[in-house]
Amino acid sequence: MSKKFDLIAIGRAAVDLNAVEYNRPLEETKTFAKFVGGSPANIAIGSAKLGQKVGFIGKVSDDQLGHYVTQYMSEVGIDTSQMAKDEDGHKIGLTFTEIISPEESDILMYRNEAADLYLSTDDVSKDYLAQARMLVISGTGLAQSPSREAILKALLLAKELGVEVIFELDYRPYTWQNAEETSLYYQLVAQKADVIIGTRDEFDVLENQQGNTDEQTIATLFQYDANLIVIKSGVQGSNAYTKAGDKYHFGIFKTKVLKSFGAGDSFAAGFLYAYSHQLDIETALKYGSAAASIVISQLSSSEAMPNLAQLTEFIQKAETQEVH
Ligand SMILES: Nc1ncnc2c1ncn2[C@@H]1O[C@H](COP(=O)(O)OP(=O)(O)OP(=O)(O)O)[C@@H](O)[C@H]1O
Ligand SMILES: O=C(O)C[C@@H](O)[C@H](O)C(=O)CO
Repeated sequence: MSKKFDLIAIGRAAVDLNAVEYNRPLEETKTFAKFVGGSPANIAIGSAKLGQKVGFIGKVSDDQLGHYVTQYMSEVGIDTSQMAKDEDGHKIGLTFTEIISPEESDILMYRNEAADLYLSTDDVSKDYLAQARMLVISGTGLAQSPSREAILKALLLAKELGVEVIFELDYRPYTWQNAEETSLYYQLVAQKADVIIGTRDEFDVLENQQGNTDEQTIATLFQYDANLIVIKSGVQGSNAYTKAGDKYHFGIFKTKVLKSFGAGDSFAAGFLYAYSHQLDIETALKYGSAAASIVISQLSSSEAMPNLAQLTEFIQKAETQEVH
């Protein structure tokens, strides 16, 4: 039976304020461009623009910025019926981005008491989740209660309903109290997830240990529910490992990089599109890499997400150029 949603993402929907005068420190930036942000929202937007049927569970501020975020996500085709409004005055998260050079970007996140961290178990509907093929969980939502419990409820409901759980590690240091706490909650989710996506550094955070190899990491995680683990490595590309013992690698599509952030969210959207359409894993890595390459060449993360025609045309052109 086909489901209403290919995926439901849960977690933060926020606002990016990206430096317009870039290639300089934030202190010297006078103008910022407003975009929807928040890793789960970016992944949802990227997935919707690729033609996926997308739902979202989140909480935004009850003000113009919360309305802007919800309206934009709805306009790109995301079901926002489960986007709650914070009624206690909590403000939406803000991310200021500093683009010092194409190689060096930094993000300054204002997340104290952010509305998305006040997502509660009351905002998570079993009937809504039952309509999805996949649930995409981003790690940052585990950083603080009641968002933490809301996400754990969604995780357990997804397992009960047979909804595939995608865990995008999305580690952001803000709001977490200490490394041990982070590792504890990341491990709880990773042990029940079907697919885990993260960078090597993020897997180190999950393990609360530096220096483990990918082989050590997957040997531990494949003891649990995961059947696919993707480890991203920036300009070295990405590796995917299956529980069956297969390993896949894909490099990058070279591009004129404007900023490095946004690569992970766009990679996830491209990868999950191919994965959910049963394309082979190497093609999924390729789709993720292509989406990332497109997004890091532009100022925003969300608005730069490609549609399917743009993504496939980009890949075709890149592969044609490589041939000649
Ligand atoms: N400079 C680059 N040029 C082309 N592709 C890139 C570049 N950097 C990253 N990518 C692509 O994006 C993917 C994800 O990037 P990365 O490994 O930096 O993840 P991330 O840290 O989650 O990203 P983000 O910076 O958005 O948090 C890489 O696996 C690669 O395919
Ligand atoms: O995830 C965030 O809250 C920040 C993002 O919106 C921002 O676009 C970014 O850093 C993506 O990697």
